[in-house]
Amino acid sequence: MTGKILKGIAGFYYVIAADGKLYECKAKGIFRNRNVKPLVGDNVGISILDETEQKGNIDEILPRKNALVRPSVANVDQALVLFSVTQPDPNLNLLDRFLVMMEVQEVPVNICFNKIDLAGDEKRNELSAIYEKAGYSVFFTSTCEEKGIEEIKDLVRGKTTVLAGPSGVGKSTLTNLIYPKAKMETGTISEKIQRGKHTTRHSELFGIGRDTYMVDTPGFSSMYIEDMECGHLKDYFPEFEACEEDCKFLGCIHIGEKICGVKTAVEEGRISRSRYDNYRLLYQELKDKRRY
Ligand SMILES: Nc1nc2c(ncn2[C@@H]2O[C@H](COP(=O)(O)OP(=O)(O)OP(=O)(O)O)[C@@H](O)[C@H]2O)c(=O)[nH]1
Ligand SMILES: [Zn+2]
Repeated sequence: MTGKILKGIAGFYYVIAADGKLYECKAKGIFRNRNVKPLVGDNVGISILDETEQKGNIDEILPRKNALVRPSVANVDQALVLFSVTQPDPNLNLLDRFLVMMEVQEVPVNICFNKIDLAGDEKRNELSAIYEKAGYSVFFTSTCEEKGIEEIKDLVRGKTTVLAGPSGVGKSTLTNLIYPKAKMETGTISEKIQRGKHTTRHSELFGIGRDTYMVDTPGFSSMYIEDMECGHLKDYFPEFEACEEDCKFLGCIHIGEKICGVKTAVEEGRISRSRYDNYRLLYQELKDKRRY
């Protein structure tokens, strides 16, 4: 039978199988035969060892579309990063960091600002201008007034979406609103896992509809960018590319250079100042890291 790994913990993998049941599986054989470790999100072939106890073994990992490192999940279609317009105020540096991480891993990202009921049009326009200029899709929702929810439903339907965002922005409220069933399924898995008594948070996939999955990202607030050459950072700010032809120097990093298309675009408002400032901060951070 085939299935999908929803969660992995302490050597056990929880696989939702084609029969709709959740099997607690080991992965005997796979490690030794091939040097591949099963990941949450993997589509797998399993054999049932005990039908009533719902225990099985993972025999095979089916070919992957991709495998993310952070969070550690396979077969991801897109990410949805959720912030609130206020309470708490969005930390745009954290958001830009996340966008870089997803650009590096080649995962398309959508941005959603929640709690739009708490802010006026001005805030909304400011945020959408920053990120639409950068080429990202920006959504606005209010879970308490149930605004913008249909758009998010359409966005995630039939896909595996990494949901990320800091604490308190409304991730659980939104997920429960999109698919009230998600909560229930979470309960089932948690009960099974209780026995293992592991407190470390791992990535977990939630089935929230037909072929539709959400991944919760643990540890979002402590996110640091990949160990990359600072000179490569510019490649992960997609809006820079179109302006680079106006840079005088090939390989311009858009910081100290006098004639720079990116800096001109920032002056003229074609690239948002907030994005550019965060680029400089992250650049400096990567540069400092190399000195150790
Ligand atoms: N005004 C307003 N409050 C909201 C909205 N969505 C969520 N909240 C409130 O914000 C608080 C946090 O919501 P959660 O859904 O628990 O946030 P979360 O992102 O899951 O937080 P963590 O579980 O800490 O990661 C709750 O008190 C919600 O009632 C909204 O659209 N508008
Ligand atoms: Zn430049």
